[in-house]
Amino acid sequence: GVTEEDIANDATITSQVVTNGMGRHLQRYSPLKSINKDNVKHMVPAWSFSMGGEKQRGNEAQPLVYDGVMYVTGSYSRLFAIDVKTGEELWQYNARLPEGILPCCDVVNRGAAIYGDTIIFGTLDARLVGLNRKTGDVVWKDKIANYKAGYSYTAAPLIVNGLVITGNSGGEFGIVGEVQARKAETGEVVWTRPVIEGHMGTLNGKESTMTGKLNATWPGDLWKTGGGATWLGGSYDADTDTLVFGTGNPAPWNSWLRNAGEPKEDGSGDNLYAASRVGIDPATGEIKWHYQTTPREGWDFDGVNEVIPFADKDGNKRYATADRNGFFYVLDRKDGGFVSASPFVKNITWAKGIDEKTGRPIYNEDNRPGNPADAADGGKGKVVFSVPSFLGGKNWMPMAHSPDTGLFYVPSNEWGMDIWNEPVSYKEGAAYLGSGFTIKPIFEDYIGSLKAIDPNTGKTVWEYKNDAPLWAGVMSTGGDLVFTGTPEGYLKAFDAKTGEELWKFQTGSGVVGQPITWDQDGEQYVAVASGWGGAVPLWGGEVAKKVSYLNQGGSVWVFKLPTMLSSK
Ligand SMILES: O=C(O)c1cc(C(=O)O)c2c(n1)C(=O)C(=O)c1cc(C(=O)O)[nH]c1-2
Ligand SMILES: [Ca+2]
Repeated sequence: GVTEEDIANDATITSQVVTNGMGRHLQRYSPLKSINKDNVKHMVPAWSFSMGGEKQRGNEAQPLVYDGVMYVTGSYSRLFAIDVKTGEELWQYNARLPEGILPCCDVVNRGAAIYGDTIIFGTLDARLVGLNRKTGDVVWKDKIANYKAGYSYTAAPLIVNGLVITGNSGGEFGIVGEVQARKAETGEVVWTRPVIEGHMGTLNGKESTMTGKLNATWPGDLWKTGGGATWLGGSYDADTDTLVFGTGNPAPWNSWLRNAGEPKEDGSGDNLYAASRVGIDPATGEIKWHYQTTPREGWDFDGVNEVIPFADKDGNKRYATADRNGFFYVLDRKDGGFVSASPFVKNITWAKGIDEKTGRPIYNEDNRPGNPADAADGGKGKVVFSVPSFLGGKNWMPMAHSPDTGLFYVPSNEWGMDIWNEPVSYKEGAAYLGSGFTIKPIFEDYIGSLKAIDPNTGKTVWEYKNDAPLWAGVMSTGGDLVFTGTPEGYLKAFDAKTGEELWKFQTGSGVVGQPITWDQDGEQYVAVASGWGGAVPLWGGEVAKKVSYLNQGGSVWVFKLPTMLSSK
């Protein structure tokens, strides 16, 4: 079975992929180079696997590969075990989902985690299931939270010291963001850590310290339904023994209801720890540090984006994270302290920049959607046009880091939105936004933009523009390659140094999955899930219309070099 060693060294053991992120630092870098910039043009499919038609929408999964088996999740909370040599199905697990689940943004699942002989994944009804990896039989099941109150689950779990660590989804329903740790073998809860000020966690069944000071940054009772879903899962920095989770939008979206509309000297409208990154002690669940990317959040800029440990050009231990709000941040791994930030998308309207001393945004106050209370009829507040759109300069799709080039490869989108606020009150299990919006392109020729960013300068070294919004994960390799997918159906390979497109393959549906690579019997393989969906077709407005011609469908594609070229 999969050991702690396997998990800790996943980034360097090239014969398997046993963690989300190809290593818990989520660098998504493989040192493999048999497939490289000179020969990638010859890469061909080895096999393809269909996930079926009826029960298939967006497929954002990252496959795992272990002991001759590929494990990949499909939409509607299914898990497939596939013979990695032949592409034949070994077993499949189909979670029977109840009526009335409330996922905000398509029926997606981003992948599983393996520990020992147990493979664990989360289902849309906010549950976790552990299966025997060889048979698919259920070993344990547990509930993360109540789906009827708007909780759901879409991320890949993380394994640290035998614990399975998970977040939650439901920020659009006024849930409370939380991180939970369970014994991976049994599912027994060890600790829980809510991430909104005022809430208590638990440690070994007992109440544990309150998260922050009650009511310090929230008015009245709003902290009780404050959002901040930890919906993308987290990374693990082994050097500092820290779990790093991002937290989503504060709820409701309407910032005036959270005391966040106007600047407050005492920070009382910051709404901690929503739209933040938090560093957590994996043994106890205590929050060690936080950095809030968007205090006084008012545009749905969830702060969930992956936080990647890396070393800068002087060897300093840093984190990098590209936020939905359009800024690329470098933080200190000691304490999450602010180091630098620079915009990675063009024409950002809501902030002029990030203050170099405080790390706080320098807001353009007049680009905040207006207070409905000021509207003549008490209805809709002032409409503003904001960039990025609420779907973000970057959404969930993970970037990659290459220690060879030192660059980060960021799947970004250049778009804006009309956004306004409306009155709203909390009702359990109902959408809790108090905002309306229409997403619009800002450039004629593209929305998607894959950018190579130098974390030492914040500068974009190269850019690849794509018509439709990019929604797939990125991977980099020792073969000087960067891989990502497009909604138009292609898996593409680029030169990591120049951005030149070197190879593409049409998978038959939009690619919003996360590529992986591994070495099998001396040959390098590349795999990606295909299947158009996610938030864009649901919430993209004009942009959704623009891409409505795209075909749905779910499959996994596996590629390699033709045998003649790949034999060593
Ligand atoms: O606040 C939340 O709990 C939450 C959850 C999710 C999710 O679980 O997929 C998304 C979002 N928010 C969100 O704001 C968003 O734009 C989004 C896009 C997607 C996707 O998979 O395409 N999920 C989510
Ligand atoms: Ca959200």
